Amino acid sequence: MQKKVAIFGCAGQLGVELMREFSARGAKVSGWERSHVDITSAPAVEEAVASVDPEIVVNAAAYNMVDVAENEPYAAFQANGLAVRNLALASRQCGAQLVHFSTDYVFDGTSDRPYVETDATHPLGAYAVSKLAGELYAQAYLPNPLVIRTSGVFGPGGLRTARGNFIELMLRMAGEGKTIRVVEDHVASPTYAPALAARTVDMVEKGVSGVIHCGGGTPISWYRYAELIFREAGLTPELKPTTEREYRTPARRPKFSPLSNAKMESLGIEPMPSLETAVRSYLQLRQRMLAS
Ligand SMILES: NC(=O)C1=CN([C@@H]2O[C@H](COP(=O)(O)OP(=O)(O)OC[C@H]3O[C@@H](n4cnc5c(N)ncnc54)[C@H](OP(=O)(O)O)[C@@H]3O)[C@@H](O)[C@H]2O)C=CC1
Ligand SMILES: Cc1cn([C@H]2C[C@H](O)[C@@H](COP(=O)(O)OP(=O)(O)O[C@H]3O[C@@H](C)C(=O)[C@@H](O)[C@H]3O)O2)c(=O)[nH]c1=O
Repeated sequence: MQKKVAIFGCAGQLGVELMREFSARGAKVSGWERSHVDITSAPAVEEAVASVDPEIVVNAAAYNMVDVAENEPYAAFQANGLAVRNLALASRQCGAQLVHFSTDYVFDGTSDRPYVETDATHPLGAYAVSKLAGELYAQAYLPNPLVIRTSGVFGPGGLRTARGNFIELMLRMAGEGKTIRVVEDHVASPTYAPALAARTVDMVEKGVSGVIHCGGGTPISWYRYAELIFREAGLTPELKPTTEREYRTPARRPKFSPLSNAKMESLGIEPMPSLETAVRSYLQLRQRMLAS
């Protein structure tokens, strides 16, 4: 790929993989982390985009604290909603395609099958509303944005981010020797960041636009997922199933939010790896990173 690509949020789990993947495919990549460009600043975004004049603008930045967002909905809306407007307007000025990431949490979880792109959205909390607003802003100002909805992202970059990911959370709790209680009545499709980044670049290369689902492809309850993580990590902490009634959180979350990747696959994009393969690969990379 010969294109110029501008990536915001380049230090996040997905951001680091997108930097690597676009570069590996020959793109001329510029990336900014939050300390360089805060996407809530319209002038900073405009200046950064103009300095590169890219064909592709990628937004990997987000406010991802689902529970904290219930106490600070404005902060979530600024970063996930209004900031996407900044990126869309800057993309429009230079005729770039905007690639933006959204979430399975735009759905309410009442479906009895994995969600497809045409299903009605119904977010259940401040984070989810802010992410849906971001989708709408991208679509409001641009003719052909690519909006990729994903779910439960985990990538080795999570070792170095403030938020981390579910695997790091589980490994840390296991290290503390506590009983770990995880909900068995919430089902999602955890997604491996390197695989998502590769599919994203595939879609950009094919000129795909619109809303596309790219989840991990394996619907699984968080409890079963925790079991899988510990099995693959060779750990045996005390892990007990619980339910949303017992495990109370400030934010409501969808009970069933796996994403169907059928549309993506129908476009000729390679299916996602199995969750087991992805977790194994994550743990191997993690080991190497910790050893280096
Ligand atoms: N993580 C997940 O489970 C899921 C993620 N997604 C979506 O996927 C995308 C990538 O997420 P992921 O890589 O996992 O997230 P991470 O939390 O790993 O990374 C997000 C990055 O965005 C940065 N950031 C936050 N606010 C701003 C801002 N105002 N300006 C610039 N940068 C900012 C963060 O910086 P800092 O660390 O300094 O705050 C961080 O580096 C996001 O759109 C997210 O909503 C969708 C579903 C699930
Ligand atoms: C830490 C923990 C979580 N859980 C539950 C809460 C939740 O339903 C599920 C996952 O926990 P997390 O803290 O990773 O959940 P959460 O922050 O809701 O993860 C979400 O992040 C945002 C950014 C998204 O967009 C979503 O796709 C989703 O992956 O497991 C337990 O039951 N026990 C626990 O000890």
